Amino acid sequence: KKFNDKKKNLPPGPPPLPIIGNLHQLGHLPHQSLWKLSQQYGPVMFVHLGGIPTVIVSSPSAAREILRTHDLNCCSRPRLLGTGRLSYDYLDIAFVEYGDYWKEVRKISVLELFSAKRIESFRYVREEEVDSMIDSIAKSANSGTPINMSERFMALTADITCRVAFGKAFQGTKFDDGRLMHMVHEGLTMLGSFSASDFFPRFGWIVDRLTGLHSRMEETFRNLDAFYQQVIEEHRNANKSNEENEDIVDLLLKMERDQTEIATIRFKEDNVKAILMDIFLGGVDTAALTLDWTMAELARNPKVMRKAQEEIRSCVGNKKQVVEDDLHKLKYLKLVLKESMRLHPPSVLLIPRETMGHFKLFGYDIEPKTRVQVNVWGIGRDPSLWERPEEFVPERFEDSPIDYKGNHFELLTFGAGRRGCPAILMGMAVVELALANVLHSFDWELPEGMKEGDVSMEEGPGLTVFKKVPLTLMPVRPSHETNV
Ligand code: HEM
Repeated sequence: KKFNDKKKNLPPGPPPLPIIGNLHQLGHLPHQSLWKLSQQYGPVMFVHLGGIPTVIVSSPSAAREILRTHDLNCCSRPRLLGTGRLSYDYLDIAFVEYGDYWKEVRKISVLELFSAKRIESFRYVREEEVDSMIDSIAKSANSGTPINMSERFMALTADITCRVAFGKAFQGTKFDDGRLMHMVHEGLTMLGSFSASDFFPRFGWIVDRLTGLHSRMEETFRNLDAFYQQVIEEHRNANKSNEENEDIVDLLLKMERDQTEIATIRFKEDNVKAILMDIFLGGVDTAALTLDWTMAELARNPKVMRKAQEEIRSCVGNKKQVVEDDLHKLKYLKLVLKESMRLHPPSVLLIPRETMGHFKLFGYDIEPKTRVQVNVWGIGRDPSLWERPEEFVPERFEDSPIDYKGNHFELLTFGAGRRGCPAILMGMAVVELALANVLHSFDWELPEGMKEGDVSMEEGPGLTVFKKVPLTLMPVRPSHETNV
């Protein structure tokens, strides 16, 4: 068989079973199982996921080889059942393979959609939405009702993303809160689910039909498609002339109207929808999960929470809200977020990559069309890199140059290299502002009868890793406040 070719020096890995390879060893949280296996087989490990040869990388130096030295060889994406459907047959940015189309849409996205200028132009949206979240939390504080933080953060990032991308909040449309949230969640579960067709290219589709995965995926797709269709039609009918309030749909529709060609592909409605899908699935969940995990860690570590609050309150003083201009002063808050993203990167294995040519990695042969996954979660918890890795200690980043922008392979929350996240600024703008305000306006207590150690940190499965047990906390107006 090709993969057992004796002349090739393949990386070590657990022995595969016939047909399924190592799939039985993945468990329901593959990043955790793979991390355990890599303790035994090393930071460059070869596994067979069904019929797919896959290299799992789990050290900073190996990640640097993949994402920097050999980035050009490793920056394609595999074609998968979920990604194909949700990207309108690869018309998006995140899931399309490497090539001229990806290069062009990526360039446009960096220059137009996620540019510093555009992010700045949506500052008022972030400030308004965070304000309105704080107002609604204040109502719960007054009535003494605990809050489901996981839901609250999802609603916030969904609202902001909708206004930025679609020009309005989705409340009041026929896609109300709950339904939309369910759609995003389903979309990501589908992307994260290991479908048989992806591992058994010839016959797997039969299994997916039998298990119902195929029809679930179709339903998710149809729901999201109907949503984008409605948004697009509303924009066409609105006939806006003023460029000031231009949202992302306006911009994409302009490309369609101008009959823009991207690498010989005429930009059409499906291209618009595919990019909206990326923004939606890429932006809503990741930022919400980062907030959710951070608050959970703070609830378990009240000293850290207090230190962050003291910093914010002393910098911002008696102002009612923290605004974006205040954020650069909040040094400790930034350390808290780094520490949170070390332990809880939402995208635990990055988005799978696929190699395009042969190359050597630490002396091992890596063949073309090999899938590559970087275990960012494992790297963040490696005891040889981090002292007491399971503990939440933001101070470890004090005086450390390590950040998450793709130059430090110990902290790869946003990936790195050509395929790294193009929207780091956009994601962090929301996360920092929301966290600062939530900590500024309220003290946070655990629900009656719960202790710090009772906060569940259990993970749920998917392309992005969410808290299995939603976080519930009690907001309390800080005692120095009189304007309740
Ligand atoms: C805290 C927030 C976020 C985190 C942690 C995050 C993380 C990631 C990660 C890990 C990747 C894959 C990188 C790789 O394969 O090397 C990625 C790619 C991507 N992200 Fe983000 N992201 C965030 C926010 C956003 C937002 C707000 C958007 C859009 C509005 C976005 C759009 C994308 C796109 C389009 C890609 C695909 C890039 C490509 O394949 O060329 N992300 N992100």
